[in-house]
Amino acid sequence: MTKPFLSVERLTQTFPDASGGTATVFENASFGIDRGEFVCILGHSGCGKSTIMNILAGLGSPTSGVVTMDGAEVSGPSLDRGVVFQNYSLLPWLSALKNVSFGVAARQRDWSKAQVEDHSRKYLAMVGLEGDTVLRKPSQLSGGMRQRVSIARAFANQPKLLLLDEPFGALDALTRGTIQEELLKVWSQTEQTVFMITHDIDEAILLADRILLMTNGPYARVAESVQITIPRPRSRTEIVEHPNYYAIRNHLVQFLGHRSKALSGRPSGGATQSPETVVIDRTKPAEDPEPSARLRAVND
Ligand SMILES: Nc1ncnc2c1ncn2[C@@H]1O[C@H](COP(=O)(O)OP(=O)(O)OP(=O)(O)O)[C@@H](O)[C@H]1O
Repeated sequence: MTKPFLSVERLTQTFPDASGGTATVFENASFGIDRGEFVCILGHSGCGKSTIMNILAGLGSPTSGVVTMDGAEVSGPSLDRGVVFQNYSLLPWLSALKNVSFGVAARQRDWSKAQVEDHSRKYLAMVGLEGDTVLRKPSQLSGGMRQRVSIARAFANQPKLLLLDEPFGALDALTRGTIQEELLKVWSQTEQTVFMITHDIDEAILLADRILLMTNGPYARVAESVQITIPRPRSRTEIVEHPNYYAIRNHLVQFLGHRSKALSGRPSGGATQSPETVVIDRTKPAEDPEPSARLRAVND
């Protein structure tokens, strides 16, 4: 079987605990992400989402297990993997434009200055930042604008994998909604592979092709991979009208409310922990009886 673009194989993370023993955050976690997919991960606080993201970014090493991207093992930070954090992490002494072009110039060494600037301005414009606004420094921008710059910077670098760690966590609901749609617009124009942590169920349904659901720790598992069977392009106002929307939403709420706890706390016993695929589709007629059963009925 061919490996997916990003392959997480038997990832285990333990940390020393307060009583001198070890705490197992997750054990033998395995999942894959295809090229161009947008995957969100949902789970309660402390289950290990950021730990997984740090490992994917190459900022942390697992206790055991392997991550490969495009066939090569991930073993340290790289420009091939871009990260957007909740707190923007812009360079305060540079303008919005320079914050973007800095990384572009580092990645595209044979481009002229004008090419780098045009490319950077194009990505800033995709998130609604144009004209003189891009010449302002982060301190002269609102929180929403700063996060727009972070998103433009991440996409402009065209990494092979984009990691988003609760990028909208610090924003008010209205700004958050607008930037979610901008993010979708940029993503649809770039076919970027995205892995995103969020605590917001509606945000995950709006953005993702698939949602990975984690059980609570210790011994957390990526228990389910829920396909978002709602066609794109999606918008916040129209998506709620789709017949699958509340069916998927209820499934996620039930998982986070009950099963995330019921399934937690069990050592893997050495088994690979792969998520079960869940497909919820209310647009299809109720399942046909098995063809042989139908034939039998006709022949009787
Ligand atoms: N360096 C560390 N040393 C010891 N324990 C750690 C370390 N980093 C994380 N942990 C523990 O590992 C577990 C998972 O942490 P992690 O930050 O990955 O969770 P999370 O799902 O991202 O939580 P949140 O949603 O609150 O950000 C937690 O119990 C945390 O206390």
